[in-house]
Amino acid sequence: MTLPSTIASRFLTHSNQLGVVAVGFNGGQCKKGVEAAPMALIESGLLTQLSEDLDYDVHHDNIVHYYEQDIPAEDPDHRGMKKPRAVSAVTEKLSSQVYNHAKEGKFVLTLGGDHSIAIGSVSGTAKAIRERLGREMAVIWVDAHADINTPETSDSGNIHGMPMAFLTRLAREEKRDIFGWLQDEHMVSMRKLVYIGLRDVDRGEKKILRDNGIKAFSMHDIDRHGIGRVVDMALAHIGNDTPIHLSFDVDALDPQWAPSTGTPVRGGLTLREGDFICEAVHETGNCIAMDLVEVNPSLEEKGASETIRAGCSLVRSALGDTLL
Ligand SMILES: NC(=[NH2+])NCCC[C@H](N)C(=O)O
Ligand SMILES: [Mn+2]
Ligand SMILES: [Mn+2]
Repeated sequence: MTLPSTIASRFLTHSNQLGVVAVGFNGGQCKKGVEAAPMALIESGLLTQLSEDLDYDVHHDNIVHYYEQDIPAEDPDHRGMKKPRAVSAVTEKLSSQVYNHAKEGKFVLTLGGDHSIAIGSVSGTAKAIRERLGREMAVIWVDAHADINTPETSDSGNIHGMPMAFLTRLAREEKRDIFGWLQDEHMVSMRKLVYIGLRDVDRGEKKILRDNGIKAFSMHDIDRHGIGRVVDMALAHIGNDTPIHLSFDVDALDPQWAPSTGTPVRGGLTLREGDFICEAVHETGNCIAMDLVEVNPSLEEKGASETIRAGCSLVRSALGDTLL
């Protein structure tokens, strides 16, 4: 007997099994400090809250991975990309760590690190979900930025502005040590990608979004329709029965709530709106993974504890914490 899809979807993960990967990587951009975020989040009690308050069985190796031994000494720019071999090596390792958790049916929480690490986390879950469920996964990317520059459209050369291009094959590179390890099984369909919170999208990225018909809800859409309807429309786009990887860049929040981040942009989400997105994605029963990235405790030091608290709140909301 096959279960009705609404019930079956509750079993996309083994409900309370949580794999956590902490990635102290900063090489996708130029500001130091973002590597300290996983430790700061964990020290503020995040994992204890998840196990004690939300009853998760937390599987964590108690290591913040810096992957020092994998980062090559020689790493000249390639196609304008900065530190391409370092980002490639780190995300390749991360991809298999995330895959190993996800293939066992655990929900996978990846704590970054800058947003380039999503090349590892998303590729890992995409592959596991294909193998385990025979399904294509959707990505909900909550961010001020689209992070879909190709090496050629990027002005900065920072790879944290490019992960979605490599994850959709808009950008590809044959060299094995520069993302050549990415296979078809790691890819995400552009039809299954939805953005929420955009407000600082580069010219080349706007063209990419338009030309490929990628679904995106900007802050303008949120002002017009309200966060409730925007999240409904985003979920309707990816469909009822689709596993979801939620990639949350803390800079989606307004700097008022999350000042300590490398590329802050005014006019963002309130913390309550951010939490709402996470709660609503959790309520689908289809969420199989979350990334929390770009918390940088060494920027705007007075705001660091607030940014860390906001990050913890987003994660708790995505993992089923409720107001009542
Ligand atoms: N993950 C982020 N905070 N990305 C910011 C990207 C900024 C800009 N679009 C770039 O390509 O460099
Ligand atoms: Mn961003
Ligand atoms: Mn981002």
